[in-house]
Amino acid sequence: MSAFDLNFDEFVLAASTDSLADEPAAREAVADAVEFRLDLAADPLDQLAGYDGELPIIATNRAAWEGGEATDEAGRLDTLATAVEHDAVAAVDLECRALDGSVADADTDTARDVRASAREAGVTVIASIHDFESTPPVAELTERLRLGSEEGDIAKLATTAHDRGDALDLLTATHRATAAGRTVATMGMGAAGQHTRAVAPVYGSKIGYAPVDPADATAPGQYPLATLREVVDTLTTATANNDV
Ligand SMILES: O=C1C[C@@](O)(C(=O)O)C[C@@H](O)[C@@H]1O
Repeated sequence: MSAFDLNFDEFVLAASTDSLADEPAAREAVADAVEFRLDLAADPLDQLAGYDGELPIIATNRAAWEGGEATDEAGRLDTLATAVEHDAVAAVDLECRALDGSVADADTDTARDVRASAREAGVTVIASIHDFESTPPVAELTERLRLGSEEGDIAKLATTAHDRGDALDLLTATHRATAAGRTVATMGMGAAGQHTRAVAPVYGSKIGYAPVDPADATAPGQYPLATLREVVDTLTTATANNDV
């Protein structure tokens, strides 16, 4: 067992950042992990090589075709392959559509190789799914979480919520997937989805993302790190105490 292990049976609060120099501030705001956005970072592999922080790292190198900044598909996967060798990297984010081959811009064989290397190194694989337009109906959300669970150890689903009905649908899908024994992480993007970031953990969502500095949010509607920590801890403890 490494000092950098993450236990996704419990909720993990990740501080999203493009700079590992943010680690002390993330730790102070009581994050459990740093989500290092390699696609947004300057010299990401040098930063990783020089990392002397205490928090485990979730390595994300988001493809441009999935809303990120990484435009060179082969290069971004190579970088991820190097990242998963690093001791501090406890989890790697791979787009579900890269793994299942459903998008032409992805290099599916290489993405699967990265997944295999990650597993060999004991690194958890997060299969992520983003919808920057909408929140589909519950049945579709549930199906996406099922597919994500087939591709990764954790299925992560971020959708854009336009109203409270969308938020409720996302929470319902989270509840159903968790009840079916899947490990999932869900969050609604945008103003109407914001509260799901606080509430989804009550329904089983295992990862929350928040910026160290609110000015550097990596998605619309993220709460500041310390706020999300406090709200999630309060809500999940209250629910557990009421034994529901
Ligand atoms: O996929 C996700 C979730 C996210 O998009 C969010 O909505 O908080 C933030 C990203 O940094 C992360 O990689």
